[in-house]
Amino acid sequence: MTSSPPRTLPGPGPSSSTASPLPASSSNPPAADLDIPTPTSIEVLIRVRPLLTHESDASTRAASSIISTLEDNQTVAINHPAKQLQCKYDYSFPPSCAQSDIYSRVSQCATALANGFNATIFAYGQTGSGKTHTMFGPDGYDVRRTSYGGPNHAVLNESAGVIPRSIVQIFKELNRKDLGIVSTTVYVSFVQVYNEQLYDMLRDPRRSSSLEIHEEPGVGIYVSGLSEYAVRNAGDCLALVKLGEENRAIRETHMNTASSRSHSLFQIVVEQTRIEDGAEGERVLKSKFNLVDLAGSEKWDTKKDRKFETEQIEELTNINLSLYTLGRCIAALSKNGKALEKDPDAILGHVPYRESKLTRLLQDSLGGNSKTVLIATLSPASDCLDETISTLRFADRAHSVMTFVKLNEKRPVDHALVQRLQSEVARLRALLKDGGQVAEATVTGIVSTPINDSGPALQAALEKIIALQTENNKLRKRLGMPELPVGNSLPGTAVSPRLSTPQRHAPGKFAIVGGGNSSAAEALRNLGTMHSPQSSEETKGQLIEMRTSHERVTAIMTDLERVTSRFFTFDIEEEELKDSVLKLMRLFKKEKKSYSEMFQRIDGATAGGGSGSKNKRSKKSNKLATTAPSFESPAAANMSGPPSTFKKDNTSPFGSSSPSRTVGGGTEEAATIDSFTSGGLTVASSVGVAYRIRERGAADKMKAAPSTLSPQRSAHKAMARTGGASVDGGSGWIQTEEDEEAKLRKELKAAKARMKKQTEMQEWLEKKEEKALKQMEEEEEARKQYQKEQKEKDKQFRNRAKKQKRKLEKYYQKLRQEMGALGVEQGEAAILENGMLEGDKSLDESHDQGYGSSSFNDGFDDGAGF
Ligand SMILES: Nc1ncnc2c1ncn2[C@@H]1O[C@H](COP(=O)(O)OP(=O)(O)OP(=O)(O)O)[C@@H](O)[C@H]1O
Repeated sequence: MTSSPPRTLPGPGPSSSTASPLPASSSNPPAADLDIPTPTSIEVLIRVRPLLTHESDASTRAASSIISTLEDNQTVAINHPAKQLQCKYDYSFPPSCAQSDIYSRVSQCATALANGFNATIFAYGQTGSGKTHTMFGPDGYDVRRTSYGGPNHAVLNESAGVIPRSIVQIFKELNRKDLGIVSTTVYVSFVQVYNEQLYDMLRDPRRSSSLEIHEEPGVGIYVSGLSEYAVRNAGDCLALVKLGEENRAIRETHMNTASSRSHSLFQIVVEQTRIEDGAEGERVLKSKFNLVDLAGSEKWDTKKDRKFETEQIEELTNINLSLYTLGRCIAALSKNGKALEKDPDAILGHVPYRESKLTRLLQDSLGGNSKTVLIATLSPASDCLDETISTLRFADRAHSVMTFVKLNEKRPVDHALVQRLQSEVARLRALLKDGGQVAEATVTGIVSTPINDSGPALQAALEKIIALQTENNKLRKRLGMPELPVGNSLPGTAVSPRLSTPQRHAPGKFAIVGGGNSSAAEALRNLGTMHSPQSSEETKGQLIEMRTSHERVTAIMTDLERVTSRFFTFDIEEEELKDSVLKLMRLFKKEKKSYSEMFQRIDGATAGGGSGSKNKRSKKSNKLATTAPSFESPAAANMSGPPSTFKKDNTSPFGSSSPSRTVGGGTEEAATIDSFTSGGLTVASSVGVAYRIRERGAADKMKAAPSTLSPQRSAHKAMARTGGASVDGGSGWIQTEEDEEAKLRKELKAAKARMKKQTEMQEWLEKKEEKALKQMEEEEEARKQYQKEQKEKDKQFRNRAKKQKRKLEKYYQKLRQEMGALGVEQGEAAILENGMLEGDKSLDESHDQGYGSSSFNDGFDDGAGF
């Protein structure tokens, strides 16, 4: 009998090894086809850690090891009296594997980051199963000791986990000379989700001020108020990892002496400019790498764990709830992935990202633009069976989740162009605001327009010109130079302070106030030099047209702002936001087109009369003017803002002077990025690295404004609120005993309500888990029943076959006797008999294979019970 191959858990997506769009580590990504997102499934790796002493210790848990990995390096086998199971993943690592083995399977992410792709690695598993060990290193390991001999010639510490190894590799990649990197900036941030609140791990060790998650078009998900450190080398980066680790919420639990009570996200953002051989112009790449160490799932046995502190219960509930939401998101995404596989136009189901901070934070990594790897960690202990199965199920689902990876290439920011555009927009706004009057005031001296309509401003300007000409003549006379005609200097016209007929003059004879090279000014100059006798009417018409168009654009912008803020206040869902934005962008495009046509018309109107050089200039200007405005958020603009000076605080843990080198180009000594740009606030941190604060757009700043009231104003406000009672030290708060008591009562009430909610939540989760376990047991029962039936059938079949065989043997014997009687040779009879029996045997074997003997194979059905 042959055993059938191990069965993969249901629904694996296409193998990521074949679908991966990521470049090979040694070459640049091809520029073509990278704009198109490539669907790829989350890569799933399983790591089984060794059985720990306290697990096997007879006086404590007396657990035995029930998990092994098979030789194919993919299959994980559970061998427990109550459960026998085999499941297959992208890779499975046995307890004996080294940290370097794990890293070799995920190192492609660091390469991808350096090449402009987003990547995510996250560790998921039961508490104490080895997530932190895998991501950072073993207990007590100091990540700063990751590499010896300088980052370029690094000898890696064998204990180093995925994060420190990635850091060293990223800086190595960014120092490669063949990539054409001319400048690089690397930012890192470290955030933790503790009790459904986000905290900065690098600046807020006491978790005193929670942060908010936001999403902006073109930027994606970000945490506002989070500090982002501009690191120069791997050393800086590792020092920050160490600092963050020290600030993480940790507690001793019965499963782990140093259990992480928060989910942590270490993010590395790389912004780089490349000039590649043979390529035209610069390429600006901006990519991010999320390294996530989740808090571990843990069961709360209400009967046994009575001694839990309130704080601990709150932690546990929040961890379990967020992991539960993560599971739901993965399930929904997995379902969507399967639907997409069947039909690329399938309508996708809702993914509840917004139901927890964790899933919202990981939204990009789970279903967006990111190459994502999941490392599921397992304890081999027999008493962790349920959690192990639950982790395997999660991992299985994750494998069918599709992400869409694409190169994050941005057009380089041309600061000169941006400035020109900005001044042009400002000018245009001013012109549109004042309409026709501004045109008249602005285009002073253009005497070709009918003066009847031009108003007092033009009249005054002409008077001034004549006065100046007279003054000029006086001076010429004194210098003995011939005088110039005053007033009638223009052909065929006697210019008087009161012109009453349209005149034609050479363009450019009079200055445009506030000139410059903006297209608006150009357009207005053109308006002023039109030849038609009706030009004034046309000018007015065009100005009105411009103003209306401007108003329409403003309205579109306002609507965009409104719809975005509604989304952020949870008034509308993502779908509605997308629809509205698309609609508004369509309107904007239309407006932009009519704007551009308008400019062309103005340009065309002057084409016959203006000088050649002037027309050329106009065209160029118009091109600038019709460039669509960038909708980059203020935060994004901040990211790519003009260079600011970096101040280094010399209190680096690595001594006062870090070796310096410009990445991608400079000297050989060490991988240090010493030229970086930071658009935001630049402050020296405790580890000697500068940081900026991620900020939201202007709307948020406005919201924050009241809190920046001066103490006097706050006090004044408080006085007003209390009808003139005394105010504590000008801080704006009145300290009375009643207030204090009321406050405490309120807090107590809130705490009670929270506690009640958590207990309910916990009970609900437990019930859910019980249900899932029951369902699993039923499935298992059904599977056993099925196997029993199959065995029974098998037995019956064999009995029938045996009977048949016996009958046949009798028949052959009889046949042989008859043949002997007929004189047929013995040999021929044997051949005939063997042939017939051979056919019989193969029938037997095919039957054996059909009912396979592996008792694990049908361990899971379609996983619907989870
Ligand atoms: N592969 C491994 N080899 C040896 N020891 C390991 C391994 N993985 C984990 N351990 C040990 O197991 C214990 C728990 O590991 P770790 O703290 O990484 O678990 P965790 O999954 O992060 O737990 P929690 O979710 O509670 O934070 C630690 O003492 C760690 O050193």
